[in-house]
Amino acid sequence: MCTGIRFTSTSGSMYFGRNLDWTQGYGERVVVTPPAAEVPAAFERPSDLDSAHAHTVIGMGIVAGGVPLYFDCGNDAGLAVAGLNFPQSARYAAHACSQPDAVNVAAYEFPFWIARNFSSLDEVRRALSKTTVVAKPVSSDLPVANLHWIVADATGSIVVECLEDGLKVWENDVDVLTNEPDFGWQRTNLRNYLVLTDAEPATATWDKAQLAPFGSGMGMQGIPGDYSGPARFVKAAFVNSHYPVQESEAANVSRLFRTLGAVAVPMGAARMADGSSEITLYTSCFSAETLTYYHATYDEPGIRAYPLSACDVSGSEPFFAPAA
Ligand SMILES: C[C@H](CCC(=O)NCCS(=O)(=O)O)[C@H]1CC[C@H]2[C@@H]3[C@H](O)C[C@@H]4C[C@H](O)CC[C@]4(C)[C@H]3C[C@H](O)[C@]12C
Repeated sequence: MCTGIRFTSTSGSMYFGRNLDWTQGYGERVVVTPPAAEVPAAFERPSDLDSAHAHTVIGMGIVAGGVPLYFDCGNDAGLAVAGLNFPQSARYAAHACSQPDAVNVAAYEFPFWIARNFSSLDEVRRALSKTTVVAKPVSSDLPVANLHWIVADATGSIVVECLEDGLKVWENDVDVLTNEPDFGWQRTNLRNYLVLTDAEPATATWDKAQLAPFGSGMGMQGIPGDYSGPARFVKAAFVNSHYPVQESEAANVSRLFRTLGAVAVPMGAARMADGSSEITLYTSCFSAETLTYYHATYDEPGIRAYPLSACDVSGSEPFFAPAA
């Protein structure tokens, strides 16, 4: 399980974050990739930006053979992206597309490709119309991960899914992504919950009986509380869309962590077929206002800040960011 969300502050700055729910980590850390970094691409892409125009990228990931493998990341233009498990439905192309204007991207490099090359969601939408996501592994040790992605900026978010009938870009008006099934199903399913309300219900009259509410929060009765993809989608969409818009950086970071906390997975509740427990290994938040990546883990829930402004990005290799 994983959940990603996005929202904006009173001044319109974007905050973007995700829970990474899994049984074990991969040694991930906060990785910064400077614009001049020479990162080997999976395919020749004449349209990739040169270092004079590339963005600085910060996010959670590992580095394999000089390639930053981001689980989620943001860039210095305020664009962010996260990959979430989509194991039953993801269908990447088996081979690169050979048409002259095709842009081939390996699944493992998708978040980095987005964050390095684009400044806005509009640019991403345009580029995706000729993009093929290819099932090419980064190495023999790391198999292809079947994912879908949420991409966001100050104007909104989209979901990118590689389905049986090709690459699909969904406009995401609830700014949430979880796991299976596909985004279209999840968005339609929200209509099952349209009677939910954040208001305290009025006392009901049933013939001679007066039924008073036990207290606030009862308007959410019926919202699913399990940890499946559909349940987390509904809960995260409700909380994200009802949370009052906040002004300060601190209040927006709290909003991000509190909202994702509402769908965080504790140990023992969600076991895999092999008996291992899926837990929320980390929660991250990218602030496009201050270009800071925030991060908290299951065992160390205190939030650490990694401001891009504290990093020397003049180098030519990805590096691990120092905490503030
Ligand atoms: C397991 C992670 C997704 C977590 C998630 O969505 N859980 C939901 C579980 S469930 O469906 O609801 O059961 C994904 C997100 C990003 C993935 C990683 C990134 O894609 C980067 C590389 C890519 C390589 O191909 C594989 C290793 C890897 C390091 C990936 C391992 C793993 O698949 C990650 C960490």
